[in-house]
Amino acid sequence: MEHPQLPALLAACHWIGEQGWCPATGGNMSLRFNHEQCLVTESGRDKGSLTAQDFLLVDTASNHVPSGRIPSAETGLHTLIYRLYPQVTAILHTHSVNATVLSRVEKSEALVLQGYEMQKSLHGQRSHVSSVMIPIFENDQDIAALAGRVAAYAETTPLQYGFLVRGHGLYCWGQQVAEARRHLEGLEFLFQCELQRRLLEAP
Ligand SMILES: CSC[C@@H](O)[C@@H](O)C(=O)COP(=O)(O)O
Ligand SMILES: [Zn+2]
Repeated sequence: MEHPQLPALLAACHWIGEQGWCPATGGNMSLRFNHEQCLVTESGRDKGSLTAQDFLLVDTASNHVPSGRIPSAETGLHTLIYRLYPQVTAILHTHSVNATVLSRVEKSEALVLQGYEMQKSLHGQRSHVSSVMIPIFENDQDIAALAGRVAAYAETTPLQYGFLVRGHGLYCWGQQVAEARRHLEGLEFLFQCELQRRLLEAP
C-alpha cells in the first residue's frame, strides 16, 4: 500500500509503541486515502511494529473491505470521523494508562483541561486561560452503537482534536499525520499533568 503520508504514520506508530501507549495489540490507526476510501490497520496487529502491509483499504461510507481481510474492530469510529470532518486525514487510537485511568476517575461526560500552557499544542488553542473540553463516551463492545452515540453528540457539539472512551483509550486526529501526532503527544502530556494534579490536590 502506498500513500504520501504513510511513512510518517508508520514512524508515528513506532514512536507510539515506544511510549507504551498501544500495549498488547491495543489501538488502531488510519489515513484518509481518497474521497471514498481510507486505510485502516488490520485487526490484532502489534501497532508498535506496523508495516505498510498492515493497512487495509476500507470504504468510508459503508465500512466494506474489498480485500476481504479483517480491519480493526473499531473501524466504524474511524470512518465516522472521516465522514463528519472532511479536513481530517489521520486518526490515532491509543490505550495509554493515563487516558484509561483518567477517563474513569473523571465521572462526568467530559474532561475539562484549563490552566495549562500545553493546551496550545491543540489546533486553534491560543491561551492557557481557555478551557479545553474532551468528551468522554461510555465504552461499548458494540462499535456501531458507540459510533451512533458519538455521531449524535457531534450533531450539537463539533468534535475537535479527539475524544476519550471510558476505561478504554483516546481517539485523536489531525489535518495531517504531524498534527494528529502533536495532538496525541499534547493530550497525553495534559492527561499526565491532570492526573498528578488531582492526586496531589486530593484532600
Ligand atoms: C487488546 S484488545 C483491544 C481491542 O479490543 C480494541 O480496543 C483495540 O483498540 C484494538 O483492536 P483492533 O481490532 O486490533 O484494532
Ligand atoms: Zn481500542
